[in-house]
Amino acid sequence: MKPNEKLIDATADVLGRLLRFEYPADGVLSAYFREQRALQSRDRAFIAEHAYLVLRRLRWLRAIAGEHAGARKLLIAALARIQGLGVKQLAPLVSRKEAEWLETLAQSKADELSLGERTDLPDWVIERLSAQMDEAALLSLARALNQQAPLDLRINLMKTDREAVMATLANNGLTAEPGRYSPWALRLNERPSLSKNPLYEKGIIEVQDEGSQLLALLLAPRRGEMVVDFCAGAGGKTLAIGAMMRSTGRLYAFDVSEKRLIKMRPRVARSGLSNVHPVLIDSEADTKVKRLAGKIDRVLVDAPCSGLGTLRRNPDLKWRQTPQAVTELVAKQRAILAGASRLVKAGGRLVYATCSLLNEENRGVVDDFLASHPDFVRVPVNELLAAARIELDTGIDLELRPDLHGTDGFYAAVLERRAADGKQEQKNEE
Ligand SMILES: C[S@@+](CC[C@H](N)C(=O)[O-])C[C@H]1O[C@@H](n2cnc3c(N)ncnc32)[C@H](O)[C@@H]1O
Repeated sequence: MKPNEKLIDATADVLGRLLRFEYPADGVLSAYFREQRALQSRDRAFIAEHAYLVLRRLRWLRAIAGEHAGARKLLIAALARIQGLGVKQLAPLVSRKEAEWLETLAQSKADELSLGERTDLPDWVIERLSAQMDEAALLSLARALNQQAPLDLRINLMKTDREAVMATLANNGLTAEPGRYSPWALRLNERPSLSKNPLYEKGIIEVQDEGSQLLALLLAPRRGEMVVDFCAGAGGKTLAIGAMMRSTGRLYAFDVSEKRLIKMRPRVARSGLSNVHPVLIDSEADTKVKRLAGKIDRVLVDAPCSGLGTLRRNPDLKWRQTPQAVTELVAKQRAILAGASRLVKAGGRLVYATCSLLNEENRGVVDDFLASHPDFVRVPVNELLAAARIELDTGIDLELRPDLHGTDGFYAAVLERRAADGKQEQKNEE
């Protein structure tokens, strides 16, 4: 879609609000669109796409446009230098002064830019990622994090199968490919709004990144079991777990946020699941948690985290997160994992997961937990995936990256509580 003056003004306006970084970008955009009801859906798509483009490439844009360039200048620079709009195309949309300024934009050369400017990441993130990977891997990861995420669906196998959904989508003019790893995943080749689509309204499809689906697969819940989704939020993973249990057994969905648990309700209703029991807890030490100690077959801890693996969807996070916040998150993650582990019965499974890329939130938390909980052992994720015939090997833990796997960045470790006789449970995956 070609920009016009009105769209540039509107995008610059909302970008000005986003660049204050006071609230999450998706909330700011939704509030803006609620205010501006006259905007057509194509206009909204343009505004969202271009505001996010500037958020993704902010550090590089500031390097070429000047540290103090405001929202409008950053947007015009993005249109010219990232989208490749020529001076002729932009001239009717910008003032003469702005057109002259565009001509003077620094012709930056890659080797003159810092790693932070090339990757569009803050220094503190680069410092941490550089300790985990070489520069080529970091550049490849950063490039992928700066792309728009694809639209992945999870098919509710309680209601239908993947081929039937592909056929229905095709009848609606939408093409999709089966996911690379998850047996329930479809990746759409377009990004339509699905909220009014009958497949969505009937709970046949849910929007869920393929990486997120794999976390439910690693938990591998079975029919009739007692399962806890400890940080269930609005139920993204709960729904996948409940379907794997074929709506049998008991699936407790714990969270400290009532707002998120309330959002889960219509999703559960659409899905047709009758085994989900949302439970509001005040913390991981809540008495409702204590009452279930040692009784649960499988526990998923999808811990609150920095979210740096989801920068494709939430590019503002990289500018809003801080090293101090990560330190606080790590303390919380440790406490939640230790609290949740008490639920697991002998021989039961505990999966710790995040959508962070930082070792300190991932294997750091798990290694510390194992060091102080000798009754738990790590189960190699690559062996579990091979047994489930999923062609994916990231080693002993799951470590997904957008550049390598096409998913958001996810981490998961699978732990098992030693059986009462001290042996590890016989692995008998479905
Ligand atoms: C990564 S999100 C979960 C996303 C969710 N599992 C999904 O798939 O949509 C982390 C969740 O942990 C919750 N949380 C934070 N502290 C918690 C605690 N102490 N006990 C349980 N949940 C907690 C947050 O409210 C948030 O919903």
